[in-house]
Amino acid sequence: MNPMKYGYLGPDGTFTQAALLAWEPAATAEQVACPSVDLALAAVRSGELDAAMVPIENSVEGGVTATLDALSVGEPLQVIGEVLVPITFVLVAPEGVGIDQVRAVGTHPHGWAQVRGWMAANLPDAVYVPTLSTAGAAAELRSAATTSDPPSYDAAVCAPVAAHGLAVLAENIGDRAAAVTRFVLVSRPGLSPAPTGADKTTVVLFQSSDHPGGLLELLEHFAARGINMTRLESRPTGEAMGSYCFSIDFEGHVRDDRVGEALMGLRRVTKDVRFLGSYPRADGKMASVPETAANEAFSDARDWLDRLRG
Ligand SMILES: O=C(O)C(=O)C[C@]1(C(=O)O)C=C[C@@H](O)C=C1
Repeated sequence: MNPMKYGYLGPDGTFTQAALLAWEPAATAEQVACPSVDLALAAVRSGELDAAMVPIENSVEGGVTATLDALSVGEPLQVIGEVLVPITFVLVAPEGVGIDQVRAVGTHPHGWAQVRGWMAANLPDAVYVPTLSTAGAAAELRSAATTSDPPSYDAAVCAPVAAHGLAVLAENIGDRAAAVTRFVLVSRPGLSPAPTGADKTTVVLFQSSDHPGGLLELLEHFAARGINMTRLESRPTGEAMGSYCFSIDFEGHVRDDRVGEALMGLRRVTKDVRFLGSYPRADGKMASVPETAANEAFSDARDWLDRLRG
């Protein structure tokens, strides 16, 4: 049997690869480096890959918009798991380049956002050059001596594992020591992993009209069923100025009664609910469910209604 094919934002040494390496079922899979999140997700949609690990949220910089937007439109995809990776950064340069010679620094935009304070304090005049990944920025520096097209920066910000073959000019340069990025494993739609009691569900809500209290009306469906949200972001749909959708993660599984009831309510009052999956939480934290929103409370109420209806 052919091994499963799992994609990740490459090259070797990215934080996304670290996330895939931490995902146990991927140990026996073929792991394929992809040049961007968009291309990784396109390869899942076309069937070239079985699944892809992609960054979705960072504790310092917030949502990874490339991922949120690619999941919100196009052929549906499903999140089947999540991984949390602690983030630490080093500043690297080819041997012989001192920190006082650094004029420009290359890294991924989410990497740069997490070292901005350190850069302002230590290299205030350095120009920032965006790259497709942190490890890609370091790889370009490694090949700089042997290529006719060297990068336009002389140092890179990357994970310590991506520093090989380069000199480390500074360690632990992240502005927040406890920075964490959350990654999700995405596949084509299928069955959700079984409920564990410590699950999350991800949806994208498209409003049917823009009116006062519109967002509040959507959120009431979570509040009324005792559902705790863990992330809420509005993203432009791209259709017109002011047209937004809401990308939401909340505690619970589509098989939990309170979640099913909330999804049915949202389905009635929105233009579209894009269900992006229910999956076990990486931190194993059990959902906080008020007694009145437990499965038993819903089945009691259903039995009562059945009796009333005879
Ligand atoms: O460039 C990488 O190493 C990535 O895996 C991407 C990414 C991101 O998109 O947020 C992942 C984690 C870090 O927070 C910075 C960059």
